[in-house]
Amino acid sequence: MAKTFSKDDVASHSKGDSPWIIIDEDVYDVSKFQDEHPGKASNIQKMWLQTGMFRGKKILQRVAGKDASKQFWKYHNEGILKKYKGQLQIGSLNTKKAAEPAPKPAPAPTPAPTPKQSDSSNSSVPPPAKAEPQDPYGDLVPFADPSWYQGYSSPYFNETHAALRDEVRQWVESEIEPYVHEWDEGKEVPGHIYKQMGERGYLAGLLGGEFPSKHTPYRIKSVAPERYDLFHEMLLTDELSRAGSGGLVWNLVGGYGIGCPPLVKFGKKELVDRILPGILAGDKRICLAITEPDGGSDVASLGCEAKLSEDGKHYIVNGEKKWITNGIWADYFTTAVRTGKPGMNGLSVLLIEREAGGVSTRRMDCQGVLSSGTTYVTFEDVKVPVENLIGKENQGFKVIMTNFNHERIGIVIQCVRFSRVCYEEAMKYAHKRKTFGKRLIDHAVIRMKLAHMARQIEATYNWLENIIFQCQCMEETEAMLKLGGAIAGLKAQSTQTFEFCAREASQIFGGLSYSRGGQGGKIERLYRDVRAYAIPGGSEEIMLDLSMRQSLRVHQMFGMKL
Ligand code: HEM
Repeated sequence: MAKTFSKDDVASHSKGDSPWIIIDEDVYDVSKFQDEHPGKASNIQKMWLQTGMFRGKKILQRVAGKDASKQFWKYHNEGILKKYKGQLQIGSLNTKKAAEPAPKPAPAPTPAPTPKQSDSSNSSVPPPAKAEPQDPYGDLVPFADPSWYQGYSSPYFNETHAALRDEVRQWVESEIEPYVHEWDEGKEVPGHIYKQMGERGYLAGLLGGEFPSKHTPYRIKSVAPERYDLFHEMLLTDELSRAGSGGLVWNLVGGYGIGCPPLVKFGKKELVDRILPGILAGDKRICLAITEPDGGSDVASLGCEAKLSEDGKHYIVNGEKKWITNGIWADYFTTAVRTGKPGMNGLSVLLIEREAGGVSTRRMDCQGVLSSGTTYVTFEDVKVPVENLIGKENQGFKVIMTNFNHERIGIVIQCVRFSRVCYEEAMKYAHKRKTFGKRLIDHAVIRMKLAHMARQIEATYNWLENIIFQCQCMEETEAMLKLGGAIAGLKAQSTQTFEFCAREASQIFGGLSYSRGGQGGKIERLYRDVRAYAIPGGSEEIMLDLSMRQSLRVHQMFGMKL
């Protein structure tokens, strides 16, 4: 049983080497911690410490023996307690009420429609008005989570989605979020986190189709493979993004989420059987290598060359790739190469294995997504077996294009959640920070900012849900054609929403979001990540133009009347 203390017990630790403090009726022994307070200080904090204006130890000693909840919440957010609780909490006050019992399990809801990808009839879909709501979940700050988290009905989500949401959230809140700042600064995420992505079945669940049970023994705890759908996949990325770091998400799913699907969909069986199990287990890493130093969104102009050897057994690859996510850690590179004439009909996709030799990688210094390992890759006379051709020779453009919808939807999911993180952090801060005698939330100008954030978040998210539902109801090629325009438009919508929310949250946080780490740390980091979403995967300009061109082309086939 956890230890309990009276207020007098705590008061007897008001001085000297063993200060105790109370935060929210829990008792913390900060004796050992006081010398290192404020924890691992950021560079700015270190400078501050050197000036002597911030005395972390003295601050703690001033509140030793007392209830310091008010002061604590003024300067920290929840992440700090999550990180240090295990290490510093020694018990609770004897007056603290026992925690509320865990909410009862959700009543069996009406199963949400989960049409198979091949089933385009969806005649069994019940009208949305009849869908049962799930039990409310999370902090219930309006618009800080999707509405189905907050007691509203949805036709898309059932109890398996609710269970997965909780499974991922608990993992992220306990093992990821408290450390994300350190990882971002260190430009790396510890290998055991990626390994857990494999063991928890999350890598397998992020392929954009059926759960690949055949190639992995790992299963997602809260949802059986046969019930797994695209909304589960969406949830995985969404909940990972709550950590508020593009670098983290790209480290864990950036290279894999775009590099692996072409292998699975278009790779030869022997190749897939040989390498997919290691990738899904989190032992081997794969990335997508398309962009080149002078060729981004203009895929048809790529120049990295692959020449067939005289005996016809290998391609010899020479060329360079730039801004390749996860490249420095990758064992496999799903690479766009030129095997034929100029233009889109001379492109192929090869699976290049690092151990073939001739592959060198160097980390690039970028503005944001710091822990994602953005890389410059050079291929020099790399010998690639012809068996590693993904799709058909000179038909790589189709492989690349098929991949784009999945990639862009992933970007959208992240942008919407990052926007929510900006909004949620700003909303919480606005309730505690006072200026001119009022809390920020009591100023109309601040409410206006939050309202503009919320309306854009909800509009974007609801479009996203609809697109995911459409993807579930269509074959992949049909989706590529019919939804390509809408997905391009949605990508631009989501990155602009993200940019807007990062900016407005930063205005609300003021100086705290200008320095790294601390209370405004998530906003500062996300602000730096914005361009990593607005530019790759198709820049906003290209996306908006494509949304019109593609949609018009498709609707012409539908018989559009102008
Ligand atoms: C369990 C107790 C505490 C822990 C684990 C803790 C931890 C930390 C950490 C890690 C930081 C670095 C900044 C950040 O990442 O947010 C920090 C900053 C700070 N802490 Fe604490 N702290 C505790 C209690 C307190 C208390 C009781 C006070 C005030 C009476 C206080 C005042 C501050 C101040 C003023 C800063 C600098 C805030 C800033 O950079 O804007 N801390 N603390």
